[in-house]
Amino acid sequence: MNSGNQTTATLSNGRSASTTNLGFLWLLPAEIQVLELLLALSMFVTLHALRQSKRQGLAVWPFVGMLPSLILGLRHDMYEWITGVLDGLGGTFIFRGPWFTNLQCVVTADPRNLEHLLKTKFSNFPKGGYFRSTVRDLLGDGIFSADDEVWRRQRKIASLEFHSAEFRSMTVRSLYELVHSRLLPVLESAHNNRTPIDLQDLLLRLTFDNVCMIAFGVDPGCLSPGLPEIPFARAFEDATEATIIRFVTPTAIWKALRFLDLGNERRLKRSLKRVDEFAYEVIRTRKKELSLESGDDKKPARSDLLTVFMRVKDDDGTAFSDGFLRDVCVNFILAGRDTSSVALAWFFWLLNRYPEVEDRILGELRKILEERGYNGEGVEGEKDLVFKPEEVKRMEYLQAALSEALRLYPSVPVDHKEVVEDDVFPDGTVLKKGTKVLYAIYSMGRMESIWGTDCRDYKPERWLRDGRFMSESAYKFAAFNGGPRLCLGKDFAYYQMKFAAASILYRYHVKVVENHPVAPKLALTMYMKHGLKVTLSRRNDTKLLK
Ligand code: HEM
Repeated sequence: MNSGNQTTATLSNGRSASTTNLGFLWLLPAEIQVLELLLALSMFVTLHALRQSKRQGLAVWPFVGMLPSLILGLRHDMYEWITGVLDGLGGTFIFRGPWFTNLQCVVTADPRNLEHLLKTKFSNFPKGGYFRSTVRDLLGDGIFSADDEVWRRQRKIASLEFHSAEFRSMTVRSLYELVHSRLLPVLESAHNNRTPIDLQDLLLRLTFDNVCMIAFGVDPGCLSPGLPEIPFARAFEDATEATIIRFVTPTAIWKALRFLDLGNERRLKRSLKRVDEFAYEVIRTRKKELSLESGDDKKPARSDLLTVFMRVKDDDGTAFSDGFLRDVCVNFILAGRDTSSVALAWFFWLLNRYPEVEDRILGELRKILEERGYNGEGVEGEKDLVFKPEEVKRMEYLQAALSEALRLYPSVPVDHKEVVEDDVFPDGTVLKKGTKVLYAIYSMGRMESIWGTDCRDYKPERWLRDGRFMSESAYKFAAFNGGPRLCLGKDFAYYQMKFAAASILYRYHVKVVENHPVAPKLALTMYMKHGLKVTLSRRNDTKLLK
């Protein structure tokens, strides 16, 4: 039966199919005109989009802007996709999202722009209101989300603490405990049982326990025997993931879901409740402990951040509220929890691909240990060899190898700022008030214009001058951010990574399981999507002696 412009045919396989061939013959002249108009319009739109793509790097479609290209990029490796676009456009491009959304931003990988953004015009590029309102439920007024005076005050207090001798000895002590009493026994048991382990998971547990000791002065025990699931760690993980989902959800929608207590917002609310219960319990207990402390107490003074912030008083003698103390701790946990562990996971993966780098690290360890009387089988009188802080400091090649891993796989692959007043980047990009700026740290590590033609090679040597480690400009190597908001935990993170890496490499050769898929996960932190499955073989001591 014909219905208007359709004919029905029977296919040779007996099935019936609708066809539209010559269907336009049934159209009225007015309908043909509309069809012609639509055809012309779509040709115009396509040509316009293609012309724009020549000028702007990506096709710009009506209504949806560059979203189709973004979706295509998301289907493959998002970071490589951004790198390709930036490379083709000299280091900066403007992303135009769908109309009426907040997905418009400037993306840059140009070191001159980073210096302008992070240092020269620092006050014109805060984290901004959009970021703060999105993360507010999790981070409150903590250092990570705060700007201006609220940020400055926390930075000052925490900075004094991070550079104090007490803090250093606390971090050395806590890391020694975690590596020697927890991590190494787990590795030894995996070695004895010949079972593959997820090294990334173990390292994440290590740094979570470590940063909780620094922030709260409490050890949650994620790396305890049996690798238990710790409710606080689980709740923290869930709350972070649910907060990140807000960034890819239109603001009105997540706010509506929050109001209705549905979906992702329900999950966020529940996990936050558990995070808060834990935090407020620690705060209550610590307050009690401190109030019972007498001045002549022989116990060493606590130097965790919670205690330090509890002791601070305003000019009028007012202490910080419990809510603010909770924000301080949660922010430090977020800042220091996964960054070093994912960097270490990429580092161990790179060592598998570049065994000559592992050999050079072992050579460096051997040299350092020989000064302690290392004889090829160990150091006399030291059954469980522990690297001393001054030895860790002298591991210059290891520091270069870790920096090189961070250059190629920065723990924070993309970071962002917001423009307060109209401005212009040194490369000429015009920035309107309220624009969001993303700086693509991952892409910067892969720019020939910054690192030369061998930018994609893993070459720790590029960090050495006469055998000594030389750091790079923070605007070229932005893995730790730069300017006044330079990562506060940078020195500690290097110590932590060097101590853990040296302690493992001295004892084991870490081999990535064959065909284990390795790819970055799309998240605020550069996790390995499938973890890092490895097997361990005990180090043949002669290898260290080579
Ligand atoms: C390899 C390890 C690490 C890397 C690559 C790293 C990287 C970064 C980056 C990129 C930022 C800037 C984030 C932003 O403002 O959006 C940052 C900030 C920060 N980091 Fe780290 N981080 C590491 C380890 C740590 C550790 C272990 C701690 C603490 C124990 C820490 C504490 C902080 C703090 C407090 C800030 C905020 C500074 C401010 O806004 O003034 N980081 N870090």
